[in-house]
Amino acid sequence: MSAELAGLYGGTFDPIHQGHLAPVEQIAAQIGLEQVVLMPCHIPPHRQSPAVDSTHRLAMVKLAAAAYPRFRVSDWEISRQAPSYTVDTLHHLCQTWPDKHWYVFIGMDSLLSFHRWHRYQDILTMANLVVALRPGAFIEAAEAEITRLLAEHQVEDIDALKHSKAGAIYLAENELQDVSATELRQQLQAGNTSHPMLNADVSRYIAHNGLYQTTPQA
Ligand SMILES: Nc1ncnc2c1ncn2[C@@H]1O[C@H](COP(=O)(O)OP(=O)(O)OP(=O)(O)O)[C@@H](O)[C@H]1O
Ligand SMILES: O=C(O)c1ccc[n+]([C@@H]2O[C@H](COP(=O)([O-])O)[C@@H](O)[C@H]2O)c1
Repeated sequence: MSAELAGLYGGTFDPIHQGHLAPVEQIAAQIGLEQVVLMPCHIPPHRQSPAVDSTHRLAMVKLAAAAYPRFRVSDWEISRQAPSYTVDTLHHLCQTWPDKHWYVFIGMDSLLSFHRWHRYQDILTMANLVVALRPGAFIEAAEAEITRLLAEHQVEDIDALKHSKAGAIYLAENELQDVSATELRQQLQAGNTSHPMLNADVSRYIAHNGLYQTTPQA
């Protein structure tokens, strides 16, 4: 029997939007992943604290994920009082489900700083890395460490990716989604409670709880 293929997709998700979900759903379907675990982080390692607390961000991720049968939501990072290092989360998932092959999803902007992630080399011993295209983030801007990493680990197509249990990096060619949570926070703060890139239930949740009404963080 072939191993189950599963995705891990972490984010601050402050709030979750279509630019998070649409590319990963498209790529996960192409690879044939049975499920993708959405993991809202508690304490983001390399950025300011989120504008909205973990409980609200988790609730919004659950509402948005409900439209996608492939997506599951985990509160594992949120339930820990520690910085949300992906290497720790992945280690936990690999221990809990040793028979699954894991694919970690990130956007192109995250790849450009991946060499600064905590023990990033260890992530590649446990999982493949799948990178979604994102407007405004270009592989040509990669620093030498990322270029070297790609020279060693990049695979050109999904067949090669699926032959690897871990250690492959795949640059996907998903449809572009031009949106960021920063832009949405600014729109929400300006009083625009609905946005085409926000799930309608998430918009209602934001309005009902009066979220993002204070000055947005950059
Ligand atoms: N529009 C998008 N297209 C592709 N990937 C995206 C997009 N938006 C976010 N991502 C990816 O989703 C992951 C989580 O991102 P995050 O929650 O920080 O969203 P964000 O929109 O970048 O937020 P912020 O504007 O607050 O920085 C990251 O790997 C990021 O690269
Ligand atoms: O492990 C790390 O060092 C690390 C550094 C930066 C980001 N991450 C993870 O990448 C995901 C996206 O992060 P962010 O800051 O773009 O929302 C989120 O799950 C973070 O926990 C992880």
